[in-house]
Amino acid sequence: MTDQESIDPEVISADEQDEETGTTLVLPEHALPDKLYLIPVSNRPFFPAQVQPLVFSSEDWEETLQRVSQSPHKVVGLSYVAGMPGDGTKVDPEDFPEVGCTVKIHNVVGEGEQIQFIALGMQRFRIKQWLRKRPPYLVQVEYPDSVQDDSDEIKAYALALIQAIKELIPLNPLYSEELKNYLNRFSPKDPSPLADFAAAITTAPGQDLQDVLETLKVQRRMEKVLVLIRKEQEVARLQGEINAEVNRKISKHQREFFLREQLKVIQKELGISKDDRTAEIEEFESRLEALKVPETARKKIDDELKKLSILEVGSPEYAICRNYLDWATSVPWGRFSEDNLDLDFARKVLDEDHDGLEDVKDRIIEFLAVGAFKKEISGSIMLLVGPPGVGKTSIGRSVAKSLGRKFYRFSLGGMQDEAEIKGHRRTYVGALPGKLVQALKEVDVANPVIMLDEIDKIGASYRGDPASALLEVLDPEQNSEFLDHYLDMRIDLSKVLFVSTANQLDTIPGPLLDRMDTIRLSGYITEEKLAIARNHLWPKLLKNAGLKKAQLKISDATLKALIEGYAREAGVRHLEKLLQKIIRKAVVVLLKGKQKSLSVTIKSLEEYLGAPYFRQEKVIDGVGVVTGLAWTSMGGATLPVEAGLIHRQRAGFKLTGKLGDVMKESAEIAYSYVSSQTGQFGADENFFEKAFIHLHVPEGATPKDGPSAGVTMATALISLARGKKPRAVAMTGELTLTGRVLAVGGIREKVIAARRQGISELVLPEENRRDYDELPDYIRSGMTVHFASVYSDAYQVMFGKKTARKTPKKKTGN
Ligand SMILES: Nc1ncnc2c1ncn2[C@@H]1O[C@H](COP(=O)(O)OP(=O)(O)OP(=O)(O)O)[C@@H](O)[C@H]1O
Repeated sequence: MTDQESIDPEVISADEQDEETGTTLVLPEHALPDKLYLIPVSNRPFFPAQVQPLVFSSEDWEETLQRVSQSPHKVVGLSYVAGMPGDGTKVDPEDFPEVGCTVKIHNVVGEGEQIQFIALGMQRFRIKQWLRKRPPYLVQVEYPDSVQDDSDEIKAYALALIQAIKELIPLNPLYSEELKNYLNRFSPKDPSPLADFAAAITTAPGQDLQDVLETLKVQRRMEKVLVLIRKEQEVARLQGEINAEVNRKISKHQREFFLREQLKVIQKELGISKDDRTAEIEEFESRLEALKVPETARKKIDDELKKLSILEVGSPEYAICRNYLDWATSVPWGRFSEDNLDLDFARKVLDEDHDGLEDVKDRIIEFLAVGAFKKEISGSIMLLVGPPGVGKTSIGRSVAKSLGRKFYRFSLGGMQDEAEIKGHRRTYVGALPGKLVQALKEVDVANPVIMLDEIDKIGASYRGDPASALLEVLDPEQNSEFLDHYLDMRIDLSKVLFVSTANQLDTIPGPLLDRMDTIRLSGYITEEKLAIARNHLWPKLLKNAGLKKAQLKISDATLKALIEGYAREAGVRHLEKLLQKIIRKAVVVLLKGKQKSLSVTIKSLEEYLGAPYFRQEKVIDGVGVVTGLAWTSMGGATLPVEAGLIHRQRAGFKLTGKLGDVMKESAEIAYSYVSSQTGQFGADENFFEKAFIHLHVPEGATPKDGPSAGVTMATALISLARGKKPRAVAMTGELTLTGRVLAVGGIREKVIAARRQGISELVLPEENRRDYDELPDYIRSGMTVHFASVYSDAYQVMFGKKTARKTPKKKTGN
């Protein structure tokens, strides 16, 4: 049977005609049509007594709705098709339920791809026959009546339903007050629309609702709806409980929030101090106003400020966030002190603060001159190397003073953790930024002088290698982007002037050493120490003790005796301590009040300091004893070497004195060389064939390694073989097996050490002649120096009559 065949020609009129099927829909006024256009809906069925706006796709349903809205009755059938595929245009008629709901459509509005209207539920229909099985779907329908007894039972059901709906209203705002009024439309006497309305307001599943729609017996329908309403009440109750719980939690926070806000307002009104958080945020913001923070860092700070404003004040996160902000806003972003690049002033400062050290001062002035020329001190890094107490730190301070820069010093000695330089990541408990950020915070300018002390004692461990972190700090290419792990920000260190100090160069990692300009401070001779003590240490210490110059006097001769007897080390720190000790003891005497002033004399030195550590002695002499010269991180030192004959039964050689490997080797070389050449040096040719020799290097305090004692040891052995005392000359030089004398390091320190010991004649390698010639006059003056290129040159000096080259004695000014 085709659609065409199914049409009843009786009901067709000319003005209401379905174009395709030719069916005309004629209706008496207010009556429902017996032929209906159908639209399938997928969410839930529509009920009579329901009023609701509906939206459909224009493309699919515009034609159907147009036809309906042009008809006089404006009625369309809505059928609930569960699990409808797509937009409903391809639903199989078999899938349409028998029963649906007619709705009258009002206010049809087409907007873009959608068409909407208000649907007013009218009555159930039942499909009798399909007239067209594709959109616009057309069916012939009938309108089944609800079956209803006029019993009290039905009334009771109706009242129960009204009651249930009323109970639902306060449980869920969805069922608003309006519904209550709406309920008044229904009377218990006409319970069918009431049951439909009740079903329509539930959120029951579509199938359950369709079941209600299809139930024509009103009492049965009401039973089913009551069950649905009860379920709805249960859901609403549960929902209410959840809401209450959520509200309880929120309101606690809100309560605190409001109270805090109120407190703020009250405090502001009364001019009382602000709460911590506000005060802190304001403090950070005011710091930021005075800084030029780079954009990326600023963004990070702003994010943290936002976080701080919402975190709970007592929480650990708050403390972490506040600490972070404290550090981040304490970095002196873009704040610089102005450099004073006046070289005359710099020289004046250096001269005022330090005696001697002329070459060091010259180097520093050269360094500053480059900066003055460029109008910017940056790029190179100074490394001051020298024994303890020679004034490395105080030179660094003077550089800062002369430039008008802030000074910060920290020691790298023993540092093993990279985090000390670069900071700990913020995830660590108690994390802190690295030393460099700490330094910048302390000095509050981005261009201080930072002194990296004891760079030669930097360590390494499983916690990372601080030396490699330092490389990043000291590399001018990288240090404008230095990354501190704690702040997680890039910081510009390129304007910082780094000055490092070390006692020795050997232990400084090569790449680090490469980046620095080395300036040597080699230790002081007695005259220099005397000047330093007289002009700097003594006045400073007197002042610290609150004494006047006239109250405690010390003569130059006493100072000299003090230096020679008690303070022979390269630097002046020990000397300073001794002077301090003298002043302390003198203060006790002065306080007793018997004397108004005191003079420290050579004689009273022992009272103040005990017996001298050193007696004035020349070179230790004797057969087989020779004075060598050593150079260590503590400065230069004299190093006696002794050779002794144990017995003459067989040849043998024994070494003692805690010697390093290199020194042991040079002893062996000296032994081999001398024993093979004995005849040449005026000794019995066969002396070493039956001689058990013991070579010893005393002076336990001096670390002994390096090749420079070769010539000294050879001389000791020859002296022993010849049974002749060598001359009182100190010597240094590496010896080869063939008797060549090679250059050694630390000439300056060694010469100074010899002078301190009162030795004025030396043998040095010819290859070191230039080093000696470059020494300042005051170190060379009065010294007699012989240069040896082969051992026999040295031999001539020690045992023969070699003519000496004597540096004319000059007045040193001290
Ligand atoms: N040439 C000098 N003129 C004046 N005072 C000096 C001179 N050299 C050192 N001093 C004084 O000696 C003391 C020790 O010096 P400083 O601390 O600078 O030594 P240092 O070389 O840094 O030692 P360390 O390697 O142990 O750190 C300071 O009081 C310093 O002022």
